[in-house]
Amino acid sequence: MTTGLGVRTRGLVHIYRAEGHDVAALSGVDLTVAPGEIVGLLGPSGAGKSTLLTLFGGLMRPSAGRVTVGDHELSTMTEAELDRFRAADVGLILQGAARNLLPYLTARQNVEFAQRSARKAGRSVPGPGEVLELVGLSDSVSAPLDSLPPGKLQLAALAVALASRPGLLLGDEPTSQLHHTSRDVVLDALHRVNEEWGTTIVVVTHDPEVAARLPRTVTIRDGRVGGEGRQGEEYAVVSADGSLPLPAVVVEDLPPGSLVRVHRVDDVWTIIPQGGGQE
Ligand SMILES: Nc1ncnc2c1ncn2[C@@H]1O[C@H](COP(=O)(O)OP(=O)(O)OP(=O)(O)O)[C@@H](O)[C@H]1O
Repeated sequence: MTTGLGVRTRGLVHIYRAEGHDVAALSGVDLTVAPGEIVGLLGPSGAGKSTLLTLFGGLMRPSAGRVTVGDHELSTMTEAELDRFRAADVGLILQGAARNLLPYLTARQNVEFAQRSARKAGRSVPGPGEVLELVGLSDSVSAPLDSLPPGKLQLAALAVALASRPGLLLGDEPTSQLHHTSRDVVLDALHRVNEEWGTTIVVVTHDPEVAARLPRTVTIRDGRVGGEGRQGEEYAVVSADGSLPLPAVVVEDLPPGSLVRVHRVDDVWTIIPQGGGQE
């Protein structure tokens, strides 16, 4: 069984240097994903989810802060080390199945092609048949890709991302554009990969039904961790600097600059707006 790779970020900042202006996509993300976890990244459009995923995959370097995957501190690795990391340790599913696949090859040939860089990096890879069976695509290994329905194409994209048997699998909305039945088949496959190979999985999703099937969700808001969900329960997360991002619904009642008292009775902490509560 592959040992899943844990992910840890501290003070992660990413600024895109666009012409004429800079965009701060991430402004201090502190996040830990344990080896073998499945985590969903949620949050509004533009919050920084794809940027975070791209940094986890070693496809960009952060502007500041640290990101560690397993024993690899990505921000200080050389280009050659990053190449080997991307070839063997991490699998990435880009949004839209077609972007992950060579259309003139079969599913099996796509997996074989994807294994070439891991082999070059000196890593042993699983048989393509094993990968395709794990994702549930055994019946379509030799079919032309253009004959496959969208759900199976997405499974082929998943198989390609898993071709090197990576310790970390990253998916940018791997179930979007699928109807419910195919979406559930892809989700089942992700859970199977996690159970059988121990792969750590981080997926971006906008779909509340997908989020409900994930044991842990992390909401990214304005380039930071804005909250976490565990088994359907929502939590605010204390930042490394001691600040606590309040859920959006609370901010409607307590706009920026509001004064609150933080009050403790036994193990219950209460936030009391200025002038409210009992003295
Ligand atoms: N290549 C880029 N150049 C400049 N700005 C960028 C670039 N990519 C993303 N951004 C900006 O960075 C911020 C975060 O973008 P990102 O794509 O990470 O958010 P997201 O949460 O994944 O959004 P979505 O859910 O819409 O995919 C946004 O303001 C976006 O416009």
